[in-house]
Amino acid sequence: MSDPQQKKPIVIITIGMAGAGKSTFVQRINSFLHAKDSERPPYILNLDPAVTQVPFEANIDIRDTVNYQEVMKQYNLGPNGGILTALNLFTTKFDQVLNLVEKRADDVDYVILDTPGQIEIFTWSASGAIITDAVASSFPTVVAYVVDTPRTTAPATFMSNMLYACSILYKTKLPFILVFNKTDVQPHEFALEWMHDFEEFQAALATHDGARDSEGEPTYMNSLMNSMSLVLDEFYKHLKAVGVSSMTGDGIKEFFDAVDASRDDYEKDYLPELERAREAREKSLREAKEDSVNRLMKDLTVDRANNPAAASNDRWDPAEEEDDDDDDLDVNIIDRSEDPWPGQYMDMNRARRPGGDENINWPRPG
Ligand SMILES: Nc1nc2c(ncn2[C@@H]2O[C@H](COP(=O)(O)OP(=O)(O)OP(=O)(O)O)[C@@H](O)[C@H]2O)c(=O)[nH]1
Repeated sequence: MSDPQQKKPIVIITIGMAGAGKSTFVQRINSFLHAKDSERPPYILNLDPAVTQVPFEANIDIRDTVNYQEVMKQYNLGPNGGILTALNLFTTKFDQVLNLVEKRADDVDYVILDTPGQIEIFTWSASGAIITDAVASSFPTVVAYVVDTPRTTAPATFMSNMLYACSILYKTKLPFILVFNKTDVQPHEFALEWMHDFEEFQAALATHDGARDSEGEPTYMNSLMNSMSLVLDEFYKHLKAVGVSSMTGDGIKEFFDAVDASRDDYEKDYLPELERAREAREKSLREAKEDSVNRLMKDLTVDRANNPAAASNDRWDPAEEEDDDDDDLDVNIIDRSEDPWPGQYMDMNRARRPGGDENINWPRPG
């Protein structure tokens, strides 16, 4: 095991369907870690711009940087578009977030990310992928997929939820922990049985409503789910599953055992893969850049040959550069753990486009 990596905190990205209990879970693991070692509390990032109340004190809160309601108003967006755009804006500053986390790396063992309630906004957006990649290439990272156990007892719902989890696993390619939450209401043993023995799942499926049509034949859906259960059997081998109650704290220790075991998985399986992917990405970016520079130079040569007079106006003027307003948003991410102050929002006026609509000052696509 490599020592420098071992010392790094492990990042837990909490993902789950709306209402699965992500925020309650984050609060529970937060209080567990505080109780375990009050000298080394976790470092918490809230990435949900629309949440009105969080039951924990986040060290970095997206709401301090981006006012989601203003984003909706200024861009004329609905709630989901607003959350997505707010996350996009925040992602442009994610290097600052990483710097802050790096600075605290010696003092914390766990970094926890709470993600937006609308799961797809994080799992299927470019910003979600950028944040996940950025975090995972800097720190050992694990995905905690929170499942609402009482709402997953029907075989069809269970399968849908597992397929979703599967898609996230294959998208992030990170160590993955299925967290069956709310075990105080519904124990999760049925889920473990279905995962370990697909015949058990198929038996449950066969006795479920709608398993057979009016002629007593298995329905199309039933046959499909039967086949899918075989596919998922392979997927289950790649993940850990724990049952927890974020209400009572049951199972939280087992969750951390799974997190600690995931550190080894990350180093053995995921880190080399991530590095390979990063190298490939950098190579293709380099090639694309070289290609566009070459094409630009070719265009310029043709342009100047056609219009030599215009070329003399096309010179860099350092004076102009000084007068130019900096387009870059000068926004600082706030680390509340160091110096709490009352929130700061992105000053979008700095990004006003020349000649743009005076009432709409924010950067817009195109
Ligand atoms: N009984 C029980 N209820 C829970 C548990 N965890 C969460 N809840 C409840 O489930 C509901 C949703 O919890 P949240 O933590 O807000 O869920 P969330 O996934 O963050 O929801 P979004 O904000 O929509 O993302 C709340 O009413 C919680 O009190 C649990 O372990 N047991």
